[in-house]
Amino acid sequence: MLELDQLVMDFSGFKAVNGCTFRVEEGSITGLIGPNGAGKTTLFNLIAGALQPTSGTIRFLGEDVTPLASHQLFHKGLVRTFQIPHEFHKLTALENLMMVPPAQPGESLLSNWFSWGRVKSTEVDVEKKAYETLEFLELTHIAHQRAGNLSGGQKKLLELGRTMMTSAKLVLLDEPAAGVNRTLLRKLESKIELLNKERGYTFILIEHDMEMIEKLCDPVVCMAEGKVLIQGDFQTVRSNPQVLEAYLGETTGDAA
Ligand SMILES: Nc1ncnc2c1ncn2[C@@H]1O[C@H](COP(=O)(O)OP(=O)(O)OP(=O)(O)O)[C@@H](O)[C@H]1O
Repeated sequence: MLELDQLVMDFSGFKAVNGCTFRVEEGSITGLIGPNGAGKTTLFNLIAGALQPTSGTIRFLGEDVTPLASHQLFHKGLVRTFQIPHEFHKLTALENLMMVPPAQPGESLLSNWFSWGRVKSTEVDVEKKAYETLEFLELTHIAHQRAGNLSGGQKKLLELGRTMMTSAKLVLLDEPAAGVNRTLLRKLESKIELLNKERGYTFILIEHDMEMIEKLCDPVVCMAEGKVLIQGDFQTVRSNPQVLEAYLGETTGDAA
């Protein structure tokens, strides 16, 4: 589904990503791990079109998408979850979901004027989809609560819900476990798994929580110093001496 070939991101002489090559198979949940500063977020920025690589290519569903920007990739089904924008905190959970769908007829004043009926029916469809999404995430009870008042875990679930409002095929999740309590973490994991198994979403997730990586991800790609150190199943990666060395090079050593 996604092929990265010799990707390099050079920040004024410092290569944060330094020749990354790997493939993501359709239907997989690929875990991206590595010590702090390994280049994971930069690589996500490259895949999502937020940064242009210095060199190398990115192919998505067979197409060279290297020069494309985030919004173009979004329309092709490559979606990155972001924190709920600050200005959306005053909107309810339901409204946050309803704001997502791209290219609604209602977006243009002119098309509004000429096709009022179509706009109305689209709004009804979007609301229905938003309610279904809340139900899937077991968040129906907070539909009318302001997003800013939700817990960390509920916000993460809602962010996942925002991707479900699009025609996402490949979803990039940046540290979904961060700041989420254990109970909601299990729920978040089970929803990611369901979206993958039953709805066919492919995921790449950056995560420092090794329990989540072990539970969800196959394969696991470990990066260090801008390069792919090794990829394979969790046990293979975890027991690789180079991986242990890379993590022990930082203070926490939390790979093991
Ligand atoms: N815009 C930038 N300009 C210069 N250096 C940058 C820039 N963005 C990132 N870097 C550097 O690139 C390296 C990789 O950073 P990146 O955020 O990709 O790592 P990471 O693996 O996501 O780390 P973490 O797990 O701590 O989030 C770091 O040394 C960082 O300081």
